[in-house]
Amino acid sequence: MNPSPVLLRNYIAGEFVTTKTTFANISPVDGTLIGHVCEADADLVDRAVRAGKAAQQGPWGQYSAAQRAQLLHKIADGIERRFDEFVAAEVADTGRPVHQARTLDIARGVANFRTFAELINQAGNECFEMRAADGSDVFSFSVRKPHGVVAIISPWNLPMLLLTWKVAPAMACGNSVVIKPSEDTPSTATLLAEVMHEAGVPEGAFNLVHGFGPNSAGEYLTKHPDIDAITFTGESRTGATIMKVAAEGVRDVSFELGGKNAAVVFADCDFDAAVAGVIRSSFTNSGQVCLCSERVYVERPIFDRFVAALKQAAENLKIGYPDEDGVNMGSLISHKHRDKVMAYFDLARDEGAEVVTGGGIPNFGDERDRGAYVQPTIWTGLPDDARCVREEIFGPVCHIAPFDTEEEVIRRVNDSAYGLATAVWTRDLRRAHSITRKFHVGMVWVNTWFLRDLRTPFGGVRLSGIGREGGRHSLDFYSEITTICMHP
Ligand SMILES: NC(=O)c1ccc[n+]([C@@H]2O[C@H](COP(=O)([O-])OP(=O)(O)OC[C@H]3O[C@@H](n4cnc5c(N)ncnc54)[C@H](O)[C@@H]3O)[C@@H](O)[C@H]2O)c1
Ligand SMILES: O=C/C=C/C=C(\O)C(=O)O
Repeated sequence: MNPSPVLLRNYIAGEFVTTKTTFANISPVDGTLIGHVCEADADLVDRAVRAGKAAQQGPWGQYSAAQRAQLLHKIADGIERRFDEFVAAEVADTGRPVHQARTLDIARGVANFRTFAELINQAGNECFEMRAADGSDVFSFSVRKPHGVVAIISPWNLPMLLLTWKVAPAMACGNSVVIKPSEDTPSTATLLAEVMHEAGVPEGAFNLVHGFGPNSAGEYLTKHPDIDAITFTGESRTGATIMKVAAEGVRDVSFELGGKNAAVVFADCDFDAAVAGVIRSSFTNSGQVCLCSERVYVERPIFDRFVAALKQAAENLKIGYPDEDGVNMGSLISHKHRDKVMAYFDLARDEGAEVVTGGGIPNFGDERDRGAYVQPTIWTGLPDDARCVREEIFGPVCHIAPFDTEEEVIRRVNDSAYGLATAVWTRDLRRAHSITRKFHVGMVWVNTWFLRDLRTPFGGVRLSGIGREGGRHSLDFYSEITTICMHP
């Protein structure tokens, strides 16, 4: 049972703003009311964007890169000071294990701010020298400037991680931001606004509006003519909708979208490590990670043994309350999302899948039966053109199939409308070098998964996204660059 319901407010021009229209925030663990959220209407979104624009002409627009770096570290300090509150808020909204919220979600929130504080402080700009036709030595150099006001729209699956992955570099580059978190996970974004306020972020530099997508705050924000760039993380079809809106005014976009990622397990792999790795890559966060492996291909000589081991490991996963000792998996984000996942469980049977394990809803015999839990599920026996092998499900489920040759598995992995991430399990270094570049994806892990160096480019191809963020790639997206040519 959650403590007394809280009211989550918007944050605009340095002030917390309530609204008459609110929506409920419901716990996915037991269906109880967590609180109410103030929904921003078009006028309030307009106020937020105007506050961001005004901030560019105010003190925030005068901050040096070093001052912005210092402020980002102060924000990271503020999150660390309230770390347990952020963990509790993320867990309340999502039902995830406390351990995950501590070691992944909130920890990455701090790391994102610290990473981009360092990067903006160290980032140099290009400078070239040439001899002009008149014999003069000419210098051409570039300078970075902010776009202005950046709209940041984030999803519910890793709320704090993904929101701060965008807020940190956007502010590091001097932009004002207007953030619109998912309606399913409003709590840590609101806490972040409190930390921004406590850190003394100049008014209008950071603004928060709560609401939904279509005909609500998300759409009002992306359609606003004073939004200079849009960074969005979410479903591919939402990205396509936002892209059409961004075309008005030719605004820059950075999209991190859906995936139908593959894990490829060769017979020469470290078997136990590969089993543990595929359990992680298929069931972390109840499979609600864009990088999760919903397709698993195993070299035929070890296929039967691997299926048996993966089945056993999946059935050993502890599903339960977020704060239970040793819990590995929590609930899905909502009943609505669980209905979507369960519809795929039914579809898989219709498409002829063999259910190796799972495929249903766990029966706890307590209030968790009012939550949004599903069983970790493994299928086999489906053809590559089955919808369950081609469409993103975004739940704790994978389909496992045998393969015989490298050429075959590369072709099958690439036979997808998506292209986000692949995980490869092999001890053969030659093979690792030769095949990894042949996958048409943004990210390949070898003998690991979701291990992140925040300086590297991150993003997807095809329906999985547009652009790369991470390291200087984020600085490039969140900056406008002017090249200046100096003739003596
Ligand atoms: N590639 C990545 O890095 C990455 C990371 C996380 C999640 N995702 C993807 O996100 C999806 C799950 O997240 P979700 O269900 O929140 O996605 P979603 O697209 O339903 O919503 C994402 C955000 O967009 C907003 N939104 C929805 N419609 C909008 C519109 N028309 N205009 C403006 N805003 C709108 C929502 O309110 C929410 O804040 C999955 O497909 C997953 O693969 C991708
Ligand atoms: O659900 C998708 C996870 C995306 C992760 C990142 O964007 C990251 O690790 O920076």
